[in-house]
Amino acid sequence: MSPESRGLFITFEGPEGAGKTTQIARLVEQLEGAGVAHILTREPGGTPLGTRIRQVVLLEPDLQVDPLPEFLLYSASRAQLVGQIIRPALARGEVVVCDRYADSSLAYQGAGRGLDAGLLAQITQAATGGLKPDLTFLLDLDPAIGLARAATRGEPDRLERADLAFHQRVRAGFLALAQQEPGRFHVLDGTQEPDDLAGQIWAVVENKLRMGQAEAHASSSG
Ligand SMILES: Nc1ncnc2c1ncn2[C@@H]1O[C@H](COP(=O)(O)OP(=O)(O)OP(=O)(O)O)[C@@H](O)[C@H]1O
Ligand SMILES: Cc1cn([C@H]2C[C@H](O)[C@@H](COP(=O)(O)O)O2)c(=O)[nH]c1=O
Repeated sequence: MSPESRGLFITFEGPEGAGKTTQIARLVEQLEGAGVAHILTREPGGTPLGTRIRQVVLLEPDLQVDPLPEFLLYSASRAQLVGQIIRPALARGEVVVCDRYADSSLAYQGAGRGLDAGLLAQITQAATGGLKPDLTFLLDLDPAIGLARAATRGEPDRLERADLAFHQRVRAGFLALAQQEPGRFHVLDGTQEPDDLAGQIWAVVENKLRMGQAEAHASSSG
C-alpha cells in the first residue's frame, strides 16, 4: 500500500503496442469482480488539461515539439493528474491504475531523446511531489513487434512515427529502470498470450491487496 495513503498505485509501462490497454482492461475486470474500489486513468490525459496536452503532443504529428518542451508538456499533464485525480483517489483508499506515468518520460525523453537524467528527475519530483507507484508492470517486447501491432489501429501518432532505433533505446531505457527498482517493477514478456499475462498480473495485484489488508488489520489491532 502507498506509504502516504491507504490506496494502491499501479502503473503499466512499455513500448508502443506492448499490450498495456489490453491488460489494464483485464485488471479492471478483476478489480470489479473482487469488489475493489478503483479508478483507471492515463498519461498524457486523465484530466481536461491532460486531454488537451495529449492532443498537442501526440495528435498533431507535423507540429514541431522539441525534446525539452515535449518533456515539459508530459510533466504538466502529470502534475495536474497527480493533484486532481491520483492523490485524492489514494487518500480515499482506492486502487489507482494508470496507463503510463513518470517512467515513460525517463524512457522516452531520457533514453529515447537523450535529455539529461538529473533534469528529468528534478522536474518529475516537482510535478509529482515524489509520488511513485507501488507496483509497475513493464510489458516488454521487441519494438518492431509492438509497432506492427500498433499499426493495425490506423494512423500512427507523433511518437509512433519515430524510427526503430529510437524505440529500441526506449525499450532499453525501460529495462534499465526495472533493473534499478526490482521491488517495484514486474517485467513480463509482452509476446505471451493475453490470458497468461492477465493471470500473472492478477496474481501479483491480489497478493499486494492481501498484504495491504493484513497490514491495516495489524495496525488497527496493535
Ligand atoms: N498479448 C498479446 N498478443 C498479441 N496481440 C496483442 C496482445 N496484447 C495486445 N495485443 C494487440 O496489440 C495491439 C496493441 O495492444 P494494446 O492497445 O493493448 O497496446 P498498448 O500497449 O496499449 O499500445 P500503445 O501504447 O501503443 O497505445 C492491439 O491490436 C491488441 O489487440
Ligand atoms: C507519459 C508519456 C508518454 N509518452 C509517449 C509514449 C506513447 O508514444 C505516447 C502515449 O500513447 P499511448 O497510446 O497512450 O501509450 O506518449 C512519452 O513520450 N513520455 C511520457 O512521459
